[in-house]
Amino acid sequence: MIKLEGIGWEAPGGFILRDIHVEIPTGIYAVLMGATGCGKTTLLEILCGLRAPAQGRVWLNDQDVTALEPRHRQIGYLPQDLALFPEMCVRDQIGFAPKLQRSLQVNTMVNELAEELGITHLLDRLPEHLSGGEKQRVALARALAAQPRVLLLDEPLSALDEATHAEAAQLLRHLHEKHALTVLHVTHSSREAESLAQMKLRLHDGKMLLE
Ligand SMILES: Nc1ncnc2c1ncn2[C@@H]1O[C@H](COP(=O)(O)OP(=O)(O)OP(=O)(O)O)[C@@H](O)[C@H]1O
Repeated sequence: MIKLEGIGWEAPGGFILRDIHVEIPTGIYAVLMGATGCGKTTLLEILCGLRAPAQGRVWLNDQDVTALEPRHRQIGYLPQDLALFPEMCVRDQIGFAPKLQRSLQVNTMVNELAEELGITHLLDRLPEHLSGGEKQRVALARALAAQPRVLLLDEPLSALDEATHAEAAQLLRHLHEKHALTVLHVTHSSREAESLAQMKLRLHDGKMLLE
């Protein structure tokens, strides 16, 4: 479950989010839409703890995580730019979180996720020369390796051509089910929302609306 309770936030330039309330039940794939600059990324960053709200509480699976550091929130986050580590091969990117968590099965986990996402052949490559779709799969595998309960996706399919887009949407559906994730996916595409959303949300004028 993802719950935002009375979230407020103000940017130095005057942009304001006021009294945002939303609850996404456990296991639901929610899609968030809204005009450019309306605060979608800001909300994702508040959820994962990269920004602190000025007011309100953040709840994940019945736990108030407002004061918890990002690494303790069990959230997988795919930022718009994917934020892959430039100097690290794909194998180490995926193994990064399991190593931090001192998992005894880092190699098994990396190999299983790489197979699931179809990137086994990329494990020894650096991210620099990967295609957009390949980078996206690596970032997804890295996020899933932390065994998150919640997955936050910021325009994850926007750089893909039509055929790859359909395939990647299918992969997201599969991962959502297989890993029993609660997902919040930001997009500008209403077609994408139609094909993936079990719950549709819209941020408009600093308010969250259920569609
Ligand atoms: N650190 C900051 N300082 C000043 N303004 C900021 C800061 N961070 C975000 N903003 C402003 O807050 C507003 C919301 O930004 P945000 O990135 O959340 O929008 P968005 O809905 O994700 O946009 P897009 O769809 O274009 O990705 C924007 O007007 C942005 O310029």
